[in-house]
Amino acid sequence: MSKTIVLASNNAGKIKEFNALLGDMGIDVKPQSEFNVEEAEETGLSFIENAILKARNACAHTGLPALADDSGIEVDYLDGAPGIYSARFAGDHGNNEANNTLLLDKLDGVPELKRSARFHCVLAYMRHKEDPTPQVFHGVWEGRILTSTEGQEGFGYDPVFYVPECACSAASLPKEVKNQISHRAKALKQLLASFQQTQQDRPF
Ligand SMILES: O=P(O)(O)OP(=O)(O)OP(=O)(O)OC[C@H]1O[C@@H](n2cnc3c(O)ncnc32)[C@H](O)[C@@H]1O
Ligand SMILES: [Mg+2]
Repeated sequence: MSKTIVLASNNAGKIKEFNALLGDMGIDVKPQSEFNVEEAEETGLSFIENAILKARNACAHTGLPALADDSGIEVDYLDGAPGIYSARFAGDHGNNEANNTLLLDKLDGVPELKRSARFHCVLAYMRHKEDPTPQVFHGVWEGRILTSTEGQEGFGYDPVFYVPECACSAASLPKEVKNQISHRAKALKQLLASFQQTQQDRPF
């Protein structure tokens, strides 16, 4: 019998990646839109707090275990901005084009060595709304901000994020490659290892 988990996200790009990453794991992951879950208010001051708020909200609305992803990009030249405000950097929530344009503008003329940046992905898994021990996993993907957009794949800040290990932008990578090396892939690998360990520790 496969386990059903609610995915506490409304971001289509993330949902696609989760489906690809969890496809053959025997876990049935359903987006919260299938349960008409209202979006949680992201009032936390850290990725961890926001991920827990989203997971708890989905558990409360569905009575099912939930997995949430709070993620974003940290740019050193901007003292860590946009960070937890990545989705609303340019004002409107989720306006990727405006966010990328603003980021490129803010780094206009900044030399390559000072353009270091990283994606963070924090996952929170909660068994139920009162779960006192949410499981939290954190993946990081290092790179730098390009001087113009490149590539058509992915979502969000992928077109402005240069991946040194592949010598191209994240949006130039085939999705199979991004899903091996991204911040989200790294956090999910930790989660799957932890699920497997729990299964071994508590087989019944
Ligand atoms: O809260 P949910 O419903 O999951 O959806 P969201 O888009 O609001 O998600 P976040 O609050 O976690 O904000 C994350 C922001 O960081 C960006 N981001 C996260 N992961 C990314 C990735 O793999 N590639 C590009 N941008 C990413 C994304 O586009 C958002 O603007
Ligand atoms: Mg959000």
